[in-house]
Amino acid sequence: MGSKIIIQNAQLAVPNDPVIPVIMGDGIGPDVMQAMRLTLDAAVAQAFGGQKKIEWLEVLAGAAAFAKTQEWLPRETLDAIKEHIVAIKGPLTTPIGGGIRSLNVTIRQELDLYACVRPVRYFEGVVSPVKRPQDIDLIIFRENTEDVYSGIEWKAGTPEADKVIEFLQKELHVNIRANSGIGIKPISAFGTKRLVKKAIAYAIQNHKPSVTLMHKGNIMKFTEGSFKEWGYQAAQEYFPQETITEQEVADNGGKIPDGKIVIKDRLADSLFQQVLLRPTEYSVIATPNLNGDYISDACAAQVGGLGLAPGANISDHVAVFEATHGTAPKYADKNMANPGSVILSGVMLLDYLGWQSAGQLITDALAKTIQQKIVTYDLERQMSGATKVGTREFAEAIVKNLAC
Ligand SMILES: NC(=O)C1=CN([C@@H]2O[C@H](COP(=O)(O)OP(=O)(O)OC[C@H]3O[C@@H](n4cnc5c(N)ncnc54)[C@H](OP(=O)(O)O)[C@@H]3O)[C@@H](O)[C@H]2O)C=CC1
Ligand SMILES: O=C(O)CCC(=O)C(=O)O
Ligand SMILES: [Mg+2]
Repeated sequence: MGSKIIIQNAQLAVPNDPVIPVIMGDGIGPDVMQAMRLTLDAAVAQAFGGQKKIEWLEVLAGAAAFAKTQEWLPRETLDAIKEHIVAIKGPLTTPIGGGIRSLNVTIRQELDLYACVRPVRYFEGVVSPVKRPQDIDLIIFRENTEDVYSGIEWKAGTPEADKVIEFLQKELHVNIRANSGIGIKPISAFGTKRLVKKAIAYAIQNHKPSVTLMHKGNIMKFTEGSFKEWGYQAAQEYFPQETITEQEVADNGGKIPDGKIVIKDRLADSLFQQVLLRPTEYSVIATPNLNGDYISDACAAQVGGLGLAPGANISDHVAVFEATHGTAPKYADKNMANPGSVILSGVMLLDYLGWQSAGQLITDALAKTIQQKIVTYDLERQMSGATKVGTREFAEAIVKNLAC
């Protein structure tokens, strides 16, 4: 049963019993998604005294879909997500070097989920490879539909690759070695500006001090370099009153006018070391697709690993929540993986519905469970004196702590 979320006056109108499509996923997906559902159901029931309830609608993708329908990503799954507006998914396997294209990327592209939003925060008690993990409070806005990630590529030696090489040689006098694989890196003004607009809007709404444009524009001048230019233009066009550039701050004797958000940019390689050495200088990061993929796993490591790394893929309304990590195949069906990432993705989903009180209950209970040193294998192996529990038992411990 359940009722549909609808859009009214450009806002989500959320019933008390929204239907939320859920893809259980491959590998560790089913284990962590069951744990997520258990936790969200308990928190929603507690926060709203039984007045609200999520009605989960299982939809198929990946191996489960193929086994049943001979399709990896059935059209009905995409239609169900579009129709119900908010969904959550487990990770899906992508073969390397051939085979099907990434289903995860296909979902983002098909639904135009243009912003991949990945917050990185520290939970006290988690052992981290850095000295002051508590200084890290970042949120990555990764462009989610373009870049080399868009999957426009041809294998070396195919007629298509040879044709592109020949075209480039003949028409543009560019030499590429024979027998090269070819990939295309499209980055547009449209894609960049809507992403940066969302990142700055988030910074304004959440009182964040800065938005950093992360790019490799010294080398890839007309893709990542243009990302930087268009990013600054987006700030100027959409938020001229609310933002100031780092250069303007310098010209202003280093003073930041009250409430203004500083827009700055950093080369991608440099930013990887800056977030390690001076994390307090960074807050919201906006970046093209591939940089965003890399920096989100690297930042997750700084706060203890991929077990506590949530995320969301968001368009103007439709949103699909998912963890940053993948299917971790060696832990599939072992009740071992940390469900923390997808549970925190569920917290993002609850916030998106406007059910923040339920989300806050979960965040507090998760923090408490870690402080009690009840953790899954990934955190336990780094902590001393911790109790190692399975995926399901970790979720049960969180649920127990909801009540306290
Ligand atoms: N959005 C998606 O659906 C994504 C899908 N993928 C896909 O997933 C598959 C596997 O990719 P892979 O490179 O192994 O990356 P994964 O993120 O799946 O796993 C890499 C390692 O990270 C650690 N890890 C990941 N998730 C958890 C968790 N929940 N709890 C504890 N530790 C965790 C494990 O480390 P350790 O071994 O040290 O314990 C694991 O071996 C590939 O097919 C890839 O394409 C990848 C990323 C995103
Ligand atoms: O689609 C995949 O298999 C990998 C995607 C990924 O690593 C990511 O989106 O972070
Ligand atoms: Mg990734």
